[in-house]
Amino acid sequence: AQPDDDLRTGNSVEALRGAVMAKLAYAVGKVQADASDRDWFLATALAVRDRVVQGWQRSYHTTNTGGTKRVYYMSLEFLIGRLMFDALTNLGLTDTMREALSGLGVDLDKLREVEPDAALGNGGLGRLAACFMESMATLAVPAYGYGIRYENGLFRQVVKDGWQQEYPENWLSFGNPWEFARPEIAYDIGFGGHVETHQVDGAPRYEWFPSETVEAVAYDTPVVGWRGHHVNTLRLWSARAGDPLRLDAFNEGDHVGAMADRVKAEAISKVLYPSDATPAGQELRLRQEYFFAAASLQDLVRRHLKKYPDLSNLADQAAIQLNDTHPAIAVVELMRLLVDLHGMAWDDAWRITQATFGYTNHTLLPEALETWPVPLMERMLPRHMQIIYLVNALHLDKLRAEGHSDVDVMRSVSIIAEGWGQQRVKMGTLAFIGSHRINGVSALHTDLMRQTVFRDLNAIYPDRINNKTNGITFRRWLMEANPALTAILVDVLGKAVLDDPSHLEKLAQHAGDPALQARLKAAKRDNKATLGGIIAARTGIQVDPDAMFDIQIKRIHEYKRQHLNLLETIALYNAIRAEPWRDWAPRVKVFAGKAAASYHTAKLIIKLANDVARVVNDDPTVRGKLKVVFLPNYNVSLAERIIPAADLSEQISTAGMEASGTGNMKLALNGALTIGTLDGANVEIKERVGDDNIFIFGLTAEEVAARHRSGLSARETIANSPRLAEVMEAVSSGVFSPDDTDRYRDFANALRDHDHFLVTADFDDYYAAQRRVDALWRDQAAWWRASIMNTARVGWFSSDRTIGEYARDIWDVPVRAAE
Ligand SMILES: CCc1ccc([C@H](C)CC(=O)N[C@@H]2O[C@H](CO)[C@@H](O)[C@H](O)[C@H]2O)cc1
Repeated sequence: AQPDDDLRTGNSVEALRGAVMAKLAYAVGKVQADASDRDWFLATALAVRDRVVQGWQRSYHTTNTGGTKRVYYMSLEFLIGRLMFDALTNLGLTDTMREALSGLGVDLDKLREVEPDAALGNGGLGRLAACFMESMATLAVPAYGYGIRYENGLFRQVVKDGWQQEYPENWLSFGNPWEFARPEIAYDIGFGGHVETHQVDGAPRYEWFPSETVEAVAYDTPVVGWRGHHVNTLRLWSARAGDPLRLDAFNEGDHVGAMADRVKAEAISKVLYPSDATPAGQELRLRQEYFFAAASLQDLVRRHLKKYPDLSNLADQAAIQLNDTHPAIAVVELMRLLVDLHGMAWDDAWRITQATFGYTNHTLLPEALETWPVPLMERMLPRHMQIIYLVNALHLDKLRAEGHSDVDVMRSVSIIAEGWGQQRVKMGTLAFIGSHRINGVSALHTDLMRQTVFRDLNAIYPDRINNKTNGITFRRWLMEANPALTAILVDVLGKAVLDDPSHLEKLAQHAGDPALQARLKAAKRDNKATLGGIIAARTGIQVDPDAMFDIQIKRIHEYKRQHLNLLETIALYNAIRAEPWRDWAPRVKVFAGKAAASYHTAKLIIKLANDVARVVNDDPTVRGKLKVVFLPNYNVSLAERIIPAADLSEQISTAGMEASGTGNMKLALNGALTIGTLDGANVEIKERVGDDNIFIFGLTAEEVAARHRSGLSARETIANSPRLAEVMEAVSSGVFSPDDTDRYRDFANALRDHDHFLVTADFDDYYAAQRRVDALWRDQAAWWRASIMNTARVGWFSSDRTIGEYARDIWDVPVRAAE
């Protein structure tokens, strides 16, 4: 045991204070008098890191000594956010560090704001990967996360005159105290070139001669689990040119040429693609996908061969999870390594590959399913294209041999798609065929996967698709984001609730307790006042913390229907103006979210939100009754501020289009009531919180599918709804855009003529549901009973539960039981 006053590992106030001082002097190189908040942040982070490293090395030894199977989570996105409070909370050092620093005149909560967000993701998929990493560490699942160390994360959003503008997010500009560079862990990644075939004792052997090589260099970030039991590794790859400076070109004076390779190579890890539903389809994106897949596989094969003589038992020692299709080329790369480099027989290699991979699908949106042109794949990865052709041929042959002949079925289950004038590789089909388990991320989504995108494959392989409903880590999204609520829960339910969220259930019996309701209401009001301060600072808009905070925070996308929320807001605005004397439930509508840089309609929706906000917030007749706010630059840290302050959670996607949602879980856990459609995990949230504690409206997924089959003109719907008609007319005639009255004309007409996301179809039901919300809000005792029932009933949506299911059903690895 380490003495508690040890500078490196001691956890006493004195030890931590000494450690920070030592880091400030010797690691940051600053004297106290000159130290800036950034210096104190760095010193504090480095002191905390020492305590993390201790657990990391302990975990490394336990993992390495046992023959334990490892999980490899491959994701092109990890939306981590900040790590200081995550490390402090998981090590149980937050209060001690706060005291240690206050003794030095430093405010820990002020330092919190200095840390940049590691925004290495777009939205749900990336954040889920981060929650999963923390839960795998908490459950002591020996795991590596593999991804790309983008120099620029998701762009910084600036809203100028109501329009989104994108600015680079260079999160590394002041260094990153949480990562360890691993220059010794570097792999050559090939691109292009040609394949030569040799006959070796009668069997063809294939050798790939890439025309370009890029180096992948590792950077490791420790991932601490709850109570510091176990620490895993997130290994992110950075691209480096094999030869950074072509001296020959340089000496000939072609200075730019001399650096061309370097620029081309480093472009791979320069920036995250900012699209979260439409493939960029660009060559650089495929280079990113192959770069990290190949580096990760070389790394895990090297680790395996350090322990075992060959790769025949790889599937017993490694479970690789594909976070959507973005890493799916890894299936082909493993085949290449096993067959071409390690001389394994094809069938053995294929059996091991399937047994090793699992694939998670996160979207059914046709435009989001990745397909790559065969000519591009052939040029960039010639050997892989050969392997894909052979995998597909053997796959189809096997099916024909089993009696499958229907041409439509064979076409849908083929990895290669014809049409669009060129052949394309369907990455979803490749991932499905190359994996032993395929999962969706909510019960409804998984059912729809079986009925739509993977219908024919599911019919042929009925036991492969399984459901794993998403989850969230309660450390970040409750304990760190909402310490006030957490303290009340511990007080009412005991500390055990921190180790095992199923204890939350016991809260239900206190749902009607006025004293508890009052404590929770006061805590929520404080959180709302804090958010009010942030809103005022960033937008100049003053909001009333006693009003209902109605929150829609997520990426801007037509299927998430922020525009439906805005149309309802306008209808409410009209209604209040028509009858200002009625006792309207005061509301603050908060919107936040980024639009993909090239997604015009989504950017127009952001403008509409700001245009509506300007008109509503300047209108004295609705003052104190309705405010609209668009908060810029939504990210993980802002979410941690907004979610504890929410009363109403908007989950209003077109049914069948939101695979799961995870914001819905975070908001319900923090006591917000959900208004939503029967989509994604909303369905399971309803099942657990109970019909009285949630507001459901709208078409079901089946009804949406029926509407899509029967045509999408909305003119009749609008004609039958005077309220909607008035709103549509106001928007398209420029009531909210006097500076450009035509700004929304096309947008409104598109809704009238082709309402693909059924905004008009769900409008009246949504409006009615919002009035039901008003009615409950007026009865605060009933509101808070429902709020308490939400917190009480969503323990199941912990990502510890989700990871437990992956470990049991897909990865076949043990997990550490909750205390
Ligand atoms: C190739 C472009 C691209 C990039 C990202 C994606 C992601 C799959 C989009 C995404 O983030 N999906 C979200 O994943 C969450 C975690 O499972 C779900 O909760 C959300 O419902 C789903 O939209 C699709 C296409």
